[in-house]
Formats: sequence, C-alpha cells, structure tokens
Amino acid sequence: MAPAKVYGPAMSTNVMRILVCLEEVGAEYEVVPVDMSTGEHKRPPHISRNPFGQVPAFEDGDLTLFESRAISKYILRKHGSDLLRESNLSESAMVDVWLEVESSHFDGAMSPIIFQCFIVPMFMGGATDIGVVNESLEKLKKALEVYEAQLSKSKYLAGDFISLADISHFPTVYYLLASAHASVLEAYPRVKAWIDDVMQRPSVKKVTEALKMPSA
Ligand SMILES: N[C@@H](CCC(=O)N[C@@H](CSO)C(=O)NCC(=O)O)C(=O)O
Repeated sequence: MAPAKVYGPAMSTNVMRILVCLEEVGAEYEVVPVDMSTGEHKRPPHISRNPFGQVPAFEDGDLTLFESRAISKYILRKHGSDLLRESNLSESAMVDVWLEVESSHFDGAMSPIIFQCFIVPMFMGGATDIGVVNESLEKLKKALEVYEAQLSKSKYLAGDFISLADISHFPTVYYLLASAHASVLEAYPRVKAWIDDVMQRPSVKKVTEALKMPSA
C-alpha cells in the first residue's frame, strides 16, 4: 500500500500530533506541504480534504480524514497500538477524558500563546500581544494545577500507563519549551517530570529532529 499522506506544514502542532503517532506505530508516510501563506489551505484541492480550510488533512488509500486527534486515533487503531488502551473500557475512557482535556483546556490555552509568540512575529511581521499571552498563561496555570494534582495520583494522565492523551500534548509543549515562557512549568514539578518523560520518547525525538527549533 502507498504511504499515507499528511497534508500541512510539518511545524504545525496539529500536523506534529499525527506525525508522532505515525512514528509510534512505525508507519510509512509522506508529508505534503501546504503553503498557508498563499491560502492554499483555503482552496481546492485542499478544501476537499478539510472542509474547514485548515491543516492537517490525511489520506490513507481511499480514506481522507481531517481533525488531528481523530486521525491520530485512526492511525493507532489501524496498527493495534496500546496507546488507546481499548482492551480495557475504563482505561480507554480515561484516555478519552484526558484527550478532551488536552484539546479544550491545554491546547485552548496554548494556541494563543503559540500564535502570538511564534506565528505573528515569524510569519505575519507583527508584534506579540503580551496581554493575550498573559491572559492565556493564566488559563494555562489553571490547567497545570489540575495536571499537577492528577500526576500525584498516577504516572501519566489517564493512569499508570502512557497513552495518546499524554503524547497528544507534545506539539504544544514543544513550543512552550521553545518560548520565553517555559519557566511557567517551574511551579509544577510533577508536570515537569511528566513532560521530560514524554519528550524523551523516540517518536517525539524523531519528529522534533525534523523541525528547526523556532527562536523564542
Ligand atoms: N482541531 C483541528 C485544528 C486545526 C487547526 O487549527 N489548524 C490550523 C493550523 S495549526 O495546526 C489552521 O489550519 N489554521 C488556519 C485557519 O484556521 O484558517 C485539528 O486538530 O486538526
């Protein structure tokens, strides 16, 4: 079968989320760049792959998908990965809980920080709105309080097993660590240890090695 295709810039957090899952299962894949600076993501053919005109999109044979977390689950299920814990109903439910938490609470706080600290200055020639950054950092701290408490009960977010819920955080954590705001983690020692553990995974290292570290 031809390698799966991931459409979008490799440095996009939502593309990175898919790439790390493909690396986890050892699947062949091809990253097909999409030039967002020219609006390629808003036009055919990409718009037929992702009707919201966003990246990523994903093709595997006749199947075309969008939404990075759904794509991640597809990849892990196709390859029988235990990162979804689907042989245990309670464990898989906890994976779903913390994947939703990552999407709404963690990504929700981190996306404006990444946009203001990296996208605006690096690709839009603009200036970081520090008010937005500070407001988002407060939201992030509220989430980190919950994470710190959860990680006092188990080694990973969904339990004493690593799962997609943990690995799904890596892309935004990568940018937090590369930003001027990484010190926000100092107040959360269990979160820091958890991040160190996740960032050491060979799949994570493989994806980050392919990226140029953005300047903070
Ligand atoms: N929930 C979706 C989010 C996609 C997204 O925001 N993509 C951004 C690029 S950042 O990775 C995007 O396409 N932004 C341009 C736009 O929204 O117009 C997912 O997980 O795939």
